[in-house]
Amino acid sequence: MTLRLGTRGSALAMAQSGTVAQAVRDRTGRDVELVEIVTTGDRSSAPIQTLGVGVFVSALRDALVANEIDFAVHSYKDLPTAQAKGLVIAAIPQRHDPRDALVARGGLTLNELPAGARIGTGALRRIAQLNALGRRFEPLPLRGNVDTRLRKLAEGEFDAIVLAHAGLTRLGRAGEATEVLDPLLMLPAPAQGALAVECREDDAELRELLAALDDEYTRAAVTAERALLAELEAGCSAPIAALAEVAEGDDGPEIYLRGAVFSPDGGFALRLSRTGTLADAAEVGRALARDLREEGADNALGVQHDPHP
Ligand SMILES: NCc1[nH]cc(CCC(=O)O)c1CC(=O)O
Repeated sequence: MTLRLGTRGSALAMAQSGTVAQAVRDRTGRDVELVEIVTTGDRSSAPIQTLGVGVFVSALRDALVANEIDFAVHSYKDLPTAQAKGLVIAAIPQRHDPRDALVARGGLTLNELPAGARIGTGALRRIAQLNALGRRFEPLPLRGNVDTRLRKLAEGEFDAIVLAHAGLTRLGRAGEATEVLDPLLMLPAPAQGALAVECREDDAELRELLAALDDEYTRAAVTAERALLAELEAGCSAPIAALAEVAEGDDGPEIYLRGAVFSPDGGFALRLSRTGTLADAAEVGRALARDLREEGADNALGVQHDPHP
């Protein structure tokens, strides 16, 4: 039977789903058809922070639960930290580049942009890190599909924009990046650049097919990054960044996790790291979140402390 792959209709989502569909065809010989699903996030152009969590995801999950599609591909970083009931992330394919990219008019790099440069980005995490550079850049709100963002840059609304390098690459527009940003300057969002392939928990046959697409190192890295996010996320949409990398250590592969929290104005920036084994990925993430909290992350995250506990 033909497998139904639910996808958003944006060019980025179609590219991501197309790649996964082809990988499933190649590995299993099964037919895969794309079924377009419109999400709340696609319908609205309001700032993401005002729309709530899961705006790009809920409609796809509803279609999975209702058996209208068999599996779905999400940008992992768009997923709420809570796993949906009755569904499972059956595969996390290999992630190629988690970093952010700068696209600037005139081919400029971050270092070459003048003070006051207007930099388009809607993400608090990126705004805070731009501010933390102390270069008096002017971050301005920017939303929309990757193509829309690039068009607004070309039209002169901004001097530069910041967006995920993976998104540019998947649209065949990586050549337009004028700099791929070093994570020391711009630590990416947890799970940025990774895909989540989701299906029904009780669909054992499909789970087994999809498991062939899973990449062990990417899964460990994403697990650590997302565990950090979940542990810190005390009901806030605060600027949290995390990046885990896997390197060969003396006793096998090791995970190196960096995490950071910022106040929106960039005045408070806290960056810490931890290492551990792949099997401990989730605990590495939680432990780093606790470290961040001990060093004052709550100051940035706006957590209310009860003065009379
Ligand atoms: N929030 C929107 C979104 N979700 C996933 C990506 C890019 C691809 C990815 O990170 O996997 C983007 C655009 C961006 O951040 O520039």
